Amino acid sequence: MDRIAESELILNSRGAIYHLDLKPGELADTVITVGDPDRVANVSKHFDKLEGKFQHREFVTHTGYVGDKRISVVSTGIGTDNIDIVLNELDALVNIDFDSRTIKQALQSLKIIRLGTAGALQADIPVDECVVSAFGLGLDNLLPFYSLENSATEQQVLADFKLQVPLKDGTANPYIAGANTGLQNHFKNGFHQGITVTCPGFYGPQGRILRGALSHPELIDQLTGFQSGEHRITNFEMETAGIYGLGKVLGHQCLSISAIVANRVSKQFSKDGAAAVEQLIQKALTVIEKIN
Ligand SMILES: O=P(O)(O)O[C@H]1O[C@H](CO)[C@@H](O)[C@H]1O
Ligand SMILES: O=c1cc[nH]c(=O)[nH]1
Repeated sequence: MDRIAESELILNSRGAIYHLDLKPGELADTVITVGDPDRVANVSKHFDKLEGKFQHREFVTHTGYVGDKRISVVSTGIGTDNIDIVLNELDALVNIDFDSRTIKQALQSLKIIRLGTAGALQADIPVDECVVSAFGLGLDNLLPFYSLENSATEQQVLADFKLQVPLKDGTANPYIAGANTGLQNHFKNGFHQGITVTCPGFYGPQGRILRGALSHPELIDQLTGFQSGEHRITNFEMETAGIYGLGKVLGHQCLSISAIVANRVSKQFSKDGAAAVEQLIQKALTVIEKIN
């Protein structure tokens, strides 16, 4: 078995992984990811028992129990560059032996559920409601660095996207990955479902104009009008495709759920985004507690 060098698997002085500052026993098999470090406590305040709190940079982790279900909630910060760090380090925590620095014989598949915020791209998805991402379609550049295989459906949606949303050369190399359908099936009631586009920015890459002129001003209209069979684009944000793609590469079960705080068609923003996120947290924890 090949030993992974100190420069690749980086452990700190307490034997914890470099960015997350977690040791293997400190992570649960069910992981909730949130973008905002302050949102970690908003999730763990619902825990019946808190086992441990950890923090390094923007990566805050609380591990504890809801009923009998052991859960870790981890903040990722914003963007898929951070998702590269978080997904690889979560995977290392369960699938690499830190003492021998070798990959374990029996690999573990984590359940990773993102509870985030997003902007809706359809008029019939109002602010304060929730969207489950059936697919993550990435306009960021993370997954082209990995070997990701696509199903026939994923290939079709991606091919349709490239035809219907032609991006300028050098803008993006779009990729796609689907949700874990086992997890998705638990979140059908009361949740919109659709394709989530993951962008490498909040302003220009999401068609927002403040002062900087955009190279692709028709982006929002093209995303809203996109159709591939029964699939349409419901929303965009900044992490989902990275989580789905890297989750697939590493063999984890991933789902992304977003509270809609902006609607880019009706041009509304939630009057109380914190309340919408709190509702999502409560709804999701009730379901997650019962997932085997
Ligand atoms: O609220 P979170 O989970 O951070 O998610 C969304 O909000 C951030 C942008 O404001 C991006 O991270 C985007 O994906
Ligand atoms: O419009 C939005 C709202 C939340 N998060 C995003 O990335 N975009």
